[in-house]
This record gives sequence, C-alpha cells and structure tokens, in this order.
Amino acid sequence: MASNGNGSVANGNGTAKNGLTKIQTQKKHNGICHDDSVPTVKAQTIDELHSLQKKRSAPTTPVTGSQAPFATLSEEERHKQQLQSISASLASLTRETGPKLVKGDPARKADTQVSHVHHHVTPTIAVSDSALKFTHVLYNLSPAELYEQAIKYEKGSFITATGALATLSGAKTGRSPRDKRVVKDDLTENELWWGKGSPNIEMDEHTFMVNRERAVDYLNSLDKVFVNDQFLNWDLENRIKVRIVSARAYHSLFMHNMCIRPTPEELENFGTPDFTIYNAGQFPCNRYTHYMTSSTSIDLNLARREMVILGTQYAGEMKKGLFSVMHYLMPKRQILSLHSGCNMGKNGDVALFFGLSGTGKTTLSTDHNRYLIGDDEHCWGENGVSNIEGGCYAKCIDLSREKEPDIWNAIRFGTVLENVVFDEHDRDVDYSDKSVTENTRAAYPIEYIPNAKLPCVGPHPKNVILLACDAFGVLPPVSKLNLAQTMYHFISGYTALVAGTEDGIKEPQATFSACFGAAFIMLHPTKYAAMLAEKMQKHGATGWLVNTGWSAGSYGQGSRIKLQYTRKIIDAIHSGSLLDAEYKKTEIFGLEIPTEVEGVPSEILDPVNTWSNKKAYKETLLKLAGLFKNNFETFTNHKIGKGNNNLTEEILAAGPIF
Ligand SMILES: Nc1ncnc2c1ncn2[C@@H]1O[C@H](COP(=O)(O)OP(=O)(O)O)[C@@H](O)[C@H]1O
Ligand SMILES: C=C(OP(=O)(O)O)C(=O)O
Ligand SMILES: [Ca+2]
Ligand SMILES: [Mn+2]
Repeated sequence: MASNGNGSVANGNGTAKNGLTKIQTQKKHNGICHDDSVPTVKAQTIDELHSLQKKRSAPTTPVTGSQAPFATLSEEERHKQQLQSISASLASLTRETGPKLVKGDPARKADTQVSHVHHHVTPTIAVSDSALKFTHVLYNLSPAELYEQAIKYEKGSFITATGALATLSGAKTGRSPRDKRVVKDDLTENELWWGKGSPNIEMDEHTFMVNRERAVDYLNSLDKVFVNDQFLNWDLENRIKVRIVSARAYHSLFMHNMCIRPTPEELENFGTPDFTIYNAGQFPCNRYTHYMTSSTSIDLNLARREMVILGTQYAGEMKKGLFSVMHYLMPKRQILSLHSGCNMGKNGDVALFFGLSGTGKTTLSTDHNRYLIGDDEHCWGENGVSNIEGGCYAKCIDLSREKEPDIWNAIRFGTVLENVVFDEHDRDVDYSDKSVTENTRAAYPIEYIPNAKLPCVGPHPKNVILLACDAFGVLPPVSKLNLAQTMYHFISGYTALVAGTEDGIKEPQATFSACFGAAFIMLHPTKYAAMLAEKMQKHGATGWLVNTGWSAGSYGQGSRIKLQYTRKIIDAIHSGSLLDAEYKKTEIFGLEIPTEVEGVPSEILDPVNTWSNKKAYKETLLKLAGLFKNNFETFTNHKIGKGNNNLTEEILAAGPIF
C-alpha cells in the first residue's frame, strides 16, 4: 500500500484514518489485483491506445448523388488523383518524372505503407538518386497539426500565452522588392509595365526554369513538404485556385490563414490549380545564375502560372506575390484589383482604404462598428467589391488592447505571430519590443474578427479613402478630394518613411508608390487609375485624403496624429456628416479641409495652426510639393482612360501649384 499525500495509510478494507472514504479495490481474479473499477481499455499496446485517440473527420456537408462528380470515386481513387496532381507539381523537368510521394508525416511509421504514385508528365531522361527516395506530402493540414509540426521541427516556434504560434522568418523580416523578377516573354513584353518606376524587373524564361528546378530539387530533397490547395477571391465567378508547396509548417499555416480555406468537399473537387507557388525560401538562389543580384529571388512566370521563392522565408512574399498575379489577371476581366482595406456599415455603405505599408489599412478597416470585408487586397467588379484573401496580416508593433481590441483578440490559437519577442516563461508577448524587427506581424483568419462580413463581398463603394502617413507633418488630417485630385493622389501614392528605421535617414523620406501599391501592380498605373476613375464616377463614390502621420511638426518635432482622432475622422466620413461640413481650401496643395469634425480638436484640421514655426511649415510644405511634382513627371505623357483627354489634363492640374 502506498502512502497518500497526508502520510496516513489506508488500511485494507476500512476507513482511512483522516476520514477519507475508503479505497475500494476490486475483487481478486486469479490472484491479480486490479486498481480501478471501470473496464480496461481495449488496446493491447501503447501504439494501439494512441490510435484510439484519433477518429476520422466526418464530411461537413452530405455528399449528394450524381451532382458531385467526386462522389462516384472511391476514397482511395481520390487520394491517388490528389497525389498525382501534387506529383506533377513537384516533377523535375530535366530528369526523372514526378517524385515518389506518400501522404502523411514521415514520423508516423504507418503512413509510409501508402503506395506511391509515379506521374508521367515528361519522358524519363535519366534516373537519379532523388528518384529513389520518398517525399512525404503534408496536404492541407489543420492548424493543430501544423502547430505540432512547427513546434517539433522548426527552431524558434513557440506557443504564446494566448495560444498563437510565435515563429521567426529568418534573416528576412520584410519583403525584398528589388529581388522580385517577372519573366519577360513575347506576351508580357507588351502587356506589362516595364522600366522606370515599375516593380517588374525582367528575367528570361530559361533563368526562371533554372530557379524553378533549383526550388523543386530542394523541396524534393526534403523528407516532407507542405502542400496547401486553397482559393483566392470571394467573388465565386472570379475565384482562382492556388497551390502552395513549402518546406515549413509556418508557411503552410500562414497561407492557411491568408487564403480562402476550401471546405472538405471543395477540396476533393479541387483538380488542377490555376497558380502554383514553390516556396524554397530556406535555400538561396545561385549567384552565378544570370540576373541574380543577391541570394534572394522571387520569380513570377505568368505564362506557366508559377512563382518560385528562393532565399527568403518572409511569408508576406507569398501573399503579396499572389496579389501581383491578381493585378494581372483581374484587369483582363475588367475587374479592378485594389491594394486597400475594405469595410461596410450597417446600412451597406462600403469604404475602401488605400495606403502603403503601415499607413493604417488594417487598423482602420478593422472597426468594431462596421463589418470587415478585408484588410489588404480587394477586387472591384460589376457587382461590387470582393476580398481576395481569407485572412488579415496586421502589424503588431506597439499593439495595444485598448486601441485595437479586435486585432488584439484575434491573436489566439491558429494565429501566426512573426518575429515578436515574448517572455521566456509565461509567454506573454511584448509588442513594444523591436529586437527582431520593427515589422512584427500577426496573420489570422478573417473570421477571428468578430464582425467580419462572410462571405467577404459587398456593394459598390461609397467612399474611397487614400491614406498617407505624412512624416513631414504638412498634409491635413483629412481633405475631401474631387475626382481629378483623387486620381492625382492615387497615381502619386505618397507616404513617408520616418527617420530611425534605416541608418542614415535623418529626416522623413518621401516614397511615391503608384496606386498605393507599385510593388504589386503589373500593368501601367494609368490603367488602374482609369478603371478607378470610371468606377468612382459611375457609382458616385467620394474621394478623401487622410493623413495618419505627423502633426505639429515633422517627425522628430511633431507627433503622430492620435489614432483616436483618425478614427473620429473616418467615422464622420462613413456617416456622411463630413460630406456636408464647411470647407476651406489650403494653399499650394489646394485641398478642401473641413473646419470642424466631431471629436477632433478643430485647430489640428489645418496643419499650419499646429506648427509654432510658420516659416518652417511653409518651407516643408514647399519641399513636399516639389517632391510630388518631380514624381509626377513620369506620368505627364500618359493619357488616363480612352477617348477624351480632359481627365488627363484635369489630373495634371490637380497637384500642388506653386
Ligand atoms: N493615426 C493613426 N492612424 C492609423 N494608424 C495609426 C495611427 N497612429 C498610429 N497608428 C499605427 O500605425 C500602424 C498602421 O499599420 P497597419 O494598419 O497595419 O497598416 P497597413 O495595413 O496599411 O500596412 C498600426 O500599428 C497603428 O497602430
Ligand atoms: C504584407 C504587406 O502588406 P501591408 O504592410 O500593406 O499590410 C507588405 O507590404 O509586405
Ligand atoms: Ca503594403
Ligand atoms: Mn495591412
């Protein structure tokens, strides 16, 4: 008999000395003493016991007769087709055919008994050792399974106090726009925007294939790869099927959160993807390869509908890479792709929030009083707007529960937290810590925001808000724009980088990024601008310029406009009250600014009031105006839209005059 916690010993059949009920022992069978009264488990071994833990998932919707083609296939047949499709994706194009694939975790012995498929896409040229090994495919794993994979196998992966998966993206903690290349072929040479200001740095088809083979070889050399089959675009008629092949559970969970998650039935019907990403981010590109200027290369081939990632593990590269693809595919269908957040009021009024990184798209579209349609990538078509994605990607630096409660609460089980710092023991995240990077991020499914609009579609926008984080502190907190001004500022795409983020930057640096997303657009900016003008005109949308940056002096002297004030300004735009306010015109930029906004101190509405040194204000204003003018020169020879040239002239006249 063992002693209990109090040191008292229960006697055989009697009452414990300290008054606890007596311990019941079973009757003896064959002289063996059983220590419990319930029947023993059915399992004969520990492995069998563990296998009892897991039961098969049931389909979420009943499979109905002949309408569902997959219903006629046996489960085995479906799995075989899936593996064949993945095998074709991973096939080396220079040697043997598709790799030998098995489904499941190599750590689980039973999985390896599943027979492989050998998919014939090209004739066998030569057989190498790589043809002899198996690559395990971890196909559309659930967040729980991906957590286990990440924690077991990826250094730097931890569960935070609120249940998020904290992970590291490695040496790259942001995008690498200078390493993004696009294959220039007969078609894209004429279709895409090339040259000065364009994000499309050219590469040839052959170099793409060299990098593709490098990525595929790397992925096939691993014991296992993750495969995500998902959708983009909530507009069902313009939905794109994407496949992401990656080496890290982190990447798979990120895309699980960011793309639209198929139902089990949609997945069984998935077929061939429209676009495939090969993410071999841990593996560098080869500097001896033509065009390669660093060990990072993000390569887009529109003809092959493929993207290859080498030398960067920053997950945002995948989502923004697919966004580029949408910026090519959608305008071909007369649908405008937008680098904007989007939300909708209770009365169905939709607002778009355009802006460069860090200007407030995610923060301001996530509004407790409105339905969130999406935080970053949308389409505007015949029937209204649709989100391209199924998740949000919020900046976390200095995140606070009070100021951004919905984002705060979305950081829980299932959410990927990139590059944050947390307490070693209690795993509380310190959102103010920039030790790894200033660009800390959270990626979560959109339904983690309580008032997400599902499906993520809405009617035509009523307000088009252009966000600029002006670190010079001279743009007004809000201005109402006419159509020509909206186009001028949309094409300019102004925001500012602040001192301190990069060595050597002593004063704010203006960045102009056409369409508030030059890094992602594929066609000339005027193509998108013309579509935006046409849609805004047709649906009577109002344009606004909102400065979420500095006030009362430039960065260093002034301070960032309080989020609370920006929210009040946005509220007044949504409610329609700002449309009816009293306005006055600013000098130089000619912006219409309201004299009053509810909940905002009136004196800050005209930035000149907030600067104590009026001379410095004027100089800074002129300086920024000069930068705008300089930047716009690239566009002066471009016509906006078809037919009449009036809009073009109006747009040119809508910039600063000095
Ligand atoms: N006045 C303001 N308006 C909007 N965001 C602000 C403001 N002041 C501070 N911020 C902070 O700036 C950041 C905006 O980032 P985010 O919304 O993720 O930008 P984007 O989605 O456009 O990349 C957030 O961290 C937010 O808390
Ligand atoms: C992920 C990004 O988007 P944003 O900063 O606009 O949220 C990015 O630009 O890398
Ligand atoms: Ca961005
Ligand atoms: Mn964002």
